[in-house]
Amino acid sequence: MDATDAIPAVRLDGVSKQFADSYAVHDLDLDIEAGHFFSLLGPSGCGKTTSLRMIGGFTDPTEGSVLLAGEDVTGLPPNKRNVNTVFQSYALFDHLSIADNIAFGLKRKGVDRAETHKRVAEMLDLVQLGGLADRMPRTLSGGQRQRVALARALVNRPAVLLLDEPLAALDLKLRRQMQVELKQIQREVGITFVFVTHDQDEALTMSDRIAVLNAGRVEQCGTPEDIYEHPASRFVASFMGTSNLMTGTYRAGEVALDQGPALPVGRRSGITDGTAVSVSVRPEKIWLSDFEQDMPVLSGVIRETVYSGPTTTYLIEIAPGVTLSVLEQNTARARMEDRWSGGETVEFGWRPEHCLVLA
Ligand SMILES: Nc1ncnc2c1ncn2[C@@H]1O[C@H](COP(=O)(O)OP(=O)(O)OP(=O)(O)O)[C@@H](O)[C@H]1O
Repeated sequence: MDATDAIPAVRLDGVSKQFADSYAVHDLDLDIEAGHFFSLLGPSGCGKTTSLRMIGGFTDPTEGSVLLAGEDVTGLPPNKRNVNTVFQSYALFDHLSIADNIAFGLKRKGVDRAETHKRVAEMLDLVQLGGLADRMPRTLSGGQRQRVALARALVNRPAVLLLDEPLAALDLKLRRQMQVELKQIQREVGITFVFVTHDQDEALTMSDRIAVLNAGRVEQCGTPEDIYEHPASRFVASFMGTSNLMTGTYRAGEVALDQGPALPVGRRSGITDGTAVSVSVRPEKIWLSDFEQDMPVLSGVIRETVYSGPTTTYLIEIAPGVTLSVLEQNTARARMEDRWSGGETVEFGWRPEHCLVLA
């Protein structure tokens, strides 16, 4: 069997969930490959949690089927599915030690003492809590509690682990650290992770594939690079970070903005002259100096300079009321006095192929 006809770990086949008169999830088709770190990404209310709950069996779909490893599990309760869930709230047992929290599921299944002991020790190692087996949950930090919750979910060796915004309660620094660790753990155990988040950076950093949801539907499904570099819709382009999204008319390798100059975008096959388009160029793809030969160069006026440590963001007005956000690494103008300030006229350019043009 080649990869294209391997049985997906999770398949949602025409799945919908209707609450009263509205759909939380609408006609969702999704295949999640075994062993992948897969993220469901989208703004609040787009249906991420509902989708996850339908995979876990906590919510039944109103239409469609849920398949795990090719088997239709629609209607089966959570404990009859080879799936485990980690919630944001950790939900540890406060009266049990860390080791007993992790062992809980194994004991219920009747796994013998020696095997339980061995598997709990393995899990403690995996999540780097080896020395804390006998501690009580209330004595742990947020990050450590989250690791216990993860160990407790993984010790049963589920085929699929569902994670609902598990890092949301952590502060930014710990969150970044846990993102890297969680991805390492996923690789090590090789279990399929389905991860819910509204944080674009988090999804880009951790995932093998991402499904971007909007109002209960999949807008785009692909690798982080696909989603960021080649967004399939205005929604995805603007949801995935700052995108300088503008509208205009395409003609012969340029987009004449509705309000503003003509922007060089390169020849586009498949878009005919006179088509109304959305055009976007990411802030980090815009150059402010060292232009390449033949790079078309425009000019504008700096309206704002925002310093944020490693980078500086400039807001450049290119026509009355039309501004572009431009991101520069602070290697380019290392000294503060070399940076542009408000009111200065600057030149900028980009490689036309870095422009996204959506008909
Ligand atoms: N039990 C319910 N009864 C009625 N409506 C619900 C119920 N659960 C979810 N919804 C609605 O379904 C939609 C999708 O909710 P869901 O929780 O799946 O979104 P989400 O993307 O996970 O959002 P968030 O990031 O805010 O958790 C929302 O409009 C929500 O109000």
